[in-house]
Amino acid sequence: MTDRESIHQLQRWVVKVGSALLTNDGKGLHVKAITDLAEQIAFLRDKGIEVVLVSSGSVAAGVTQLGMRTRPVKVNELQAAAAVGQASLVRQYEEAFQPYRINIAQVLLTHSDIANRERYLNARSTLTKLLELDVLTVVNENDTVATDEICFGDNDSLGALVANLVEADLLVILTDQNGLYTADPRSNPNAKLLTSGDASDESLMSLASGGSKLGRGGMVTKLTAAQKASRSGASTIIANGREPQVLERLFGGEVLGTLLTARDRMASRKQWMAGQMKISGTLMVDEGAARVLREQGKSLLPIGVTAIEGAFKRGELVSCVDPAGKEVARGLVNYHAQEASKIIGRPSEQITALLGYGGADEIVHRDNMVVLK
Ligand SMILES: Nc1ncnc2c1ncn2[C@@H]1O[C@H](COP(=O)(O)OP(=O)(O)O)[C@@H](O)[C@H]1O
Ligand SMILES: N[C@@H](CCC(=O)OP(=O)(O)O)C(=O)O
Repeated sequence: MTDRESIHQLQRWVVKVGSALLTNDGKGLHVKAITDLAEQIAFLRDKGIEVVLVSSGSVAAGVTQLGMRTRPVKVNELQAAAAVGQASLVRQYEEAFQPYRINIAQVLLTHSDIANRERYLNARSTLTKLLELDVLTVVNENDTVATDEICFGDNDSLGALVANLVEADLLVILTDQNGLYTADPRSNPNAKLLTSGDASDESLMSLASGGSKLGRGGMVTKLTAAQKASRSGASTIIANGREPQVLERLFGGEVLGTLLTARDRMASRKQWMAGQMKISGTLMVDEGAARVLREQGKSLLPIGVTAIEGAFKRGELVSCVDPAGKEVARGLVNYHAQEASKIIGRPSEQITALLGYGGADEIVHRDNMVVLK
């Protein structure tokens, strides 16, 4: 369960900013909104939080630059506006992050990229590498090739997909409202803000309706995004990006916006792990280890591992296989393959002496492991 006080413990955040926030009422990009966002993201990174930014705004920026009076309706005009606007959007981010010496990267994705296994793995590997390199990635829909999404104006689900891809702990959706209300506050002044809910609660959908003219997903797509994000264990916060220092204050545990909790974070994460396509290596385990994993749900200690295969890195997904060749479990490994080869078959007390530095007692901790039946 995620509560407000434990938000600061969530290590990897995907922050999604919508068009409604990034534009000056349709008159181009809202530069101040972008510089404020940069300052807050720099703050989070200083606190050790890893951030991936999903930013809309290309159409809204392009519409103004091309002198169009309203958001076009024709798909190719929207695409042209997006192509023009994306360049200035990224330029603005580059300028805004420059004072903090934060390198930024642009990644343009479509939903079908993620549906294709090879592209999914490529996208995941690139995004993970960029995180390792301490680069701030700015993701948007690849509007030149995607058509459904641009018509619908829904970057919320892209935010959820990215949260799934990078296995984020938290998805923060910043918009122009304080969060999810009991009804659309634009048309219903008596609507009340909900501060928390369950990400998979279907009944919330009846409160939501479509959005503004510039960004058009509205609350429906935000709630669907929260549901999707919860599948890989990420909770979602929908909050007002115009609220000063909103990200810093959320980090500090302040009750702002609507927190939609992934019901059982651990269970969702494990389910997600079981369905992952990329296994980076194999740990051969002995009978005894296979038994305690299967029957007692214990962590895997190096002493129970007889051999390893693959050049896996720390944090990657490995498969644990019993002497009969049957897969027992999958989990995130605590050691690089080279390190693992030195400690397998040995008691955990010897790890420091064997490696020359200390590390976890477990080679795969049970919290990061799913046992396969
Ligand atoms: N129950 C609700 N609570 C809050 N906002 C709602 C609700 N139902 C619909 N909305 C609308 O959703 C809009 C935000 O969605 P959208 O315009 O797509 O923003 P963004 O561009 O940030 O994704 C709000 O401005 C509001 O009019
Ligand atoms: N990808 C396009 C459209 C996405 C969009 O409008 O999404 P959103 O405002 O987040 O609901 C853009 O950047 O303008």
